[in-house]
Amino acid sequence: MSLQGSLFEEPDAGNAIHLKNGELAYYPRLFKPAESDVYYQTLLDTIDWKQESMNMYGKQVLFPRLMAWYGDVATSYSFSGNTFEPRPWTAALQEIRDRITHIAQTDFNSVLLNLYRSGSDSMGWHADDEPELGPQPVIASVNFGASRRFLLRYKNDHHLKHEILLEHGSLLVMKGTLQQYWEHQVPKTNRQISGRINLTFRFIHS
Ligand SMILES: O=C(O)CCC(=O)C(=O)O
Ligand SMILES: [Fe+2]
Repeated sequence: MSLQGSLFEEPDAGNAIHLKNGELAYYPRLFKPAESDVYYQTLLDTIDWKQESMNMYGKQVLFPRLMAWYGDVATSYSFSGNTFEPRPWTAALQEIRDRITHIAQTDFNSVLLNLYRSGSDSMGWHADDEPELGPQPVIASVNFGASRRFLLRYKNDHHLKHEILLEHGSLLVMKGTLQQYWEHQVPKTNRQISGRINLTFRFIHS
């Protein structure tokens, strides 16, 4: 074994996860812990976080988390009745994008950021299947801060499930027909945990 191999984790080693009609790859420590701590704090301080609301059965309901949308001009993005105009890339977002572009081997022109302030912030069941993402989108999801459970369920058979613990400094790549056949969520937890930032890099077709 080389010295390099014995002392350091192989940075690009991902775990492929093959589900029925869906593909994922998980890279638990793409970013080193110290580097991840810096990114967490930088994003917390420099991103223009907002609590958006959605229309649910005729009522405006606040999303249970803070959000932000960054990317190239002309990559506006609509979901849950909202249209987001992107803010321009920050230096940190460009650095992170460049690291994962190399791994995912595809280009990204925008990123949706979510800040889960505590265990009571969450994201409900959904698929990232908006038409502007195209038929088999590659979505690269980067995680900093507290670990959170990421649950998947098959759309046509909710007994078919999978779970991944998304850890500080990790990357999860979702691809193939995953968004067509599966939904995912980040459930609330009663554990006393600190904040978590998730970034989903996407390619918006305009
Ligand atoms: O926070 C996460 O891990 C999930 C984020 C997500 O599913 C999304 O932004 O569409
Ligand atoms: Fe999603």
